[in-house]
Amino acid sequence: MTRTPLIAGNWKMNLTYIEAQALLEDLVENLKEAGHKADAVEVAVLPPFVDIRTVQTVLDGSGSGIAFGGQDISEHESGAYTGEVSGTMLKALGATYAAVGHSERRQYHGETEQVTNAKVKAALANELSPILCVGEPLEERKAGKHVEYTLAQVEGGLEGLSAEEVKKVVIAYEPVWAIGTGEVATSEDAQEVCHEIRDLLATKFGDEVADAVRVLYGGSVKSSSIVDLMQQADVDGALVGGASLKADEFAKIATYNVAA
Ligand SMILES: O=C(CO)COP(=O)(O)O
Repeated sequence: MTRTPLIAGNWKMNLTYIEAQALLEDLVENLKEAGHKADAVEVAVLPPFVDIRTVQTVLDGSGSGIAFGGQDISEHESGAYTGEVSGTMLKALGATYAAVGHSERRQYHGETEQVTNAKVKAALANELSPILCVGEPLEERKAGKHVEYTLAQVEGGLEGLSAEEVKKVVIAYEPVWAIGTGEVATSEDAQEVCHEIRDLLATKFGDEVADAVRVLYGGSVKSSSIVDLMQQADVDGALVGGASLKADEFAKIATYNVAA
């Protein structure tokens, strides 16, 4: 089984819909110029909710093959949940993905393992692929507990899912100490944990599932670090924050496989 690499840009709380349109038009152009082949490397963007309609309009008929998704999703289907956005709403816009359990959601919005698990299920119920984000804070890494900590988050996030459902999940390993700090984990650090994640998937859900699931690395990814990361056997792509806000840099990252 060969997994199609995924390079996803998490815009976080950046870009008005007007800025989003300009960035995306530039990105489509930059990817074309850089020789991006959508069937070789999948590209996706995760805009703020209010930008998604604009993103859909720009991408529709662009022939770019760029997918998009939410940075979050409500665990609920509909009703009196002020401020929330449902899977049905995302799906209706043509979204493919929903990020779930990003460390910023866990840290600043108190999202527990249970909530994360419910959101994974809400995404799947709406035929969206959850991008389940996991990864340890600095203290856990210093204590040598990074694998244990991260695998517990993977287990918690996938609790109660069938093997068929797990195949649709993307897992993003994002060590908290490497997010927005300029501190990229070494490719070996990324490989170590991504490999352990795949091993866990094999043990719990079987080899076929472990072979199918894409495991991404995230944390200060740049065009200068992507090639090494992608050479690792268990790293199937990247979840890119800051560098996804620059069309030329993000296009370079997404075309890491195209000879210069
Ligand atoms: O959190 C991230 C992506 O979800 C990573 O962000 P940076 O690439 O800015 O470190």
